[in-house]
Amino acid sequence: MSADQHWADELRAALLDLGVPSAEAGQLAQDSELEAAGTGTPPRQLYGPAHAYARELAGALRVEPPALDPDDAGAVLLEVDAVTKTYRGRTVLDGVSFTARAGEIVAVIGANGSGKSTLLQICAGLVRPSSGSVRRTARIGYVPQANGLADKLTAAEHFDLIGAGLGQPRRKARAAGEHLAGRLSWRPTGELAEHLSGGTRQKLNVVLGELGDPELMLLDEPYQGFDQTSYVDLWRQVRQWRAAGRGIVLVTHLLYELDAVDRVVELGTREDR
Ligand SMILES: Nc1ncnc2c1ncn2[C@@H]1O[C@H](COP(=O)(O)OP(=O)(O)OP(=O)(O)O)[C@@H](O)[C@H]1O
Repeated sequence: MSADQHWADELRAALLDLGVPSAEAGQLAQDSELEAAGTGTPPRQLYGPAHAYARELAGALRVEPPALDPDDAGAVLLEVDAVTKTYRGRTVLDGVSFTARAGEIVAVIGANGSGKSTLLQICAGLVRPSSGSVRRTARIGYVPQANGLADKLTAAEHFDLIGAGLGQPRRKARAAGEHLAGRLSWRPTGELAEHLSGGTRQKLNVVLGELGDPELMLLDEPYQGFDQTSYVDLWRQVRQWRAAGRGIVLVTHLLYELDAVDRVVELGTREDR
């Protein structure tokens, strides 16, 4: 196989990883190879590494999903009703109610210490509310703000572990994990989690949250440590989840993101209250 053909194959594979449909990926790879041949310049020299060029193409191709029709509300995946949480006599959450439906992004905002993480843990069933109730779909993916990883395991071993918990064969869990990582422009290597950068650890957390094909994603400030490109990738991913009918509840500090969400839950309490 010639070097140019090899580059075109790499481009096609990278486009597939990024979620470009097969026929389109094949056509793009072929067109790029022909275009480069037309200029007499090897494609690697003309376009750069196939993986990087694939990201550029995929970004340019991406069609925004249509806005949600308010009359076409999806099924309720999460119903939080009058939830309170008290720690040692101190009220952290005071009667929080909201719903998250299929095809909807809900942002949870509030000052530091207002109880955003606590609320998300309650939504995930990890913390019990002091009063009130939570009803949720069984298929959830929870992405914690930090930690949640085993430092001495590689990304692939995390896929095995979470996959085993979901009843997935090892090969399937690894393939799914690698595919989902590719959507965040990350190619897992054999490094231990403790040696990954903060942003890459967060990507691993997001991938693990998505591994069981959840109906509802709960994300606690999922982009901490992300660079600009990773941040854009994640939001693209969130919009795709919504377009695919998933519900998303996302804790955020970044108010300019609120234009991109369907519902906002603002928590009022402050650390100094
Ligand atoms: N397990 C716990 N025991 C006692 N207090 C707790 C516990 N978990 C959280 N808190 C307290 O509850 C309050 C809310 O914490 P939480 O982490 O939910 O806030 P947050 O809005 O997510 O904060 P940040 O924006 O800083 O991430 C804080 O004052 C915190 O100290």
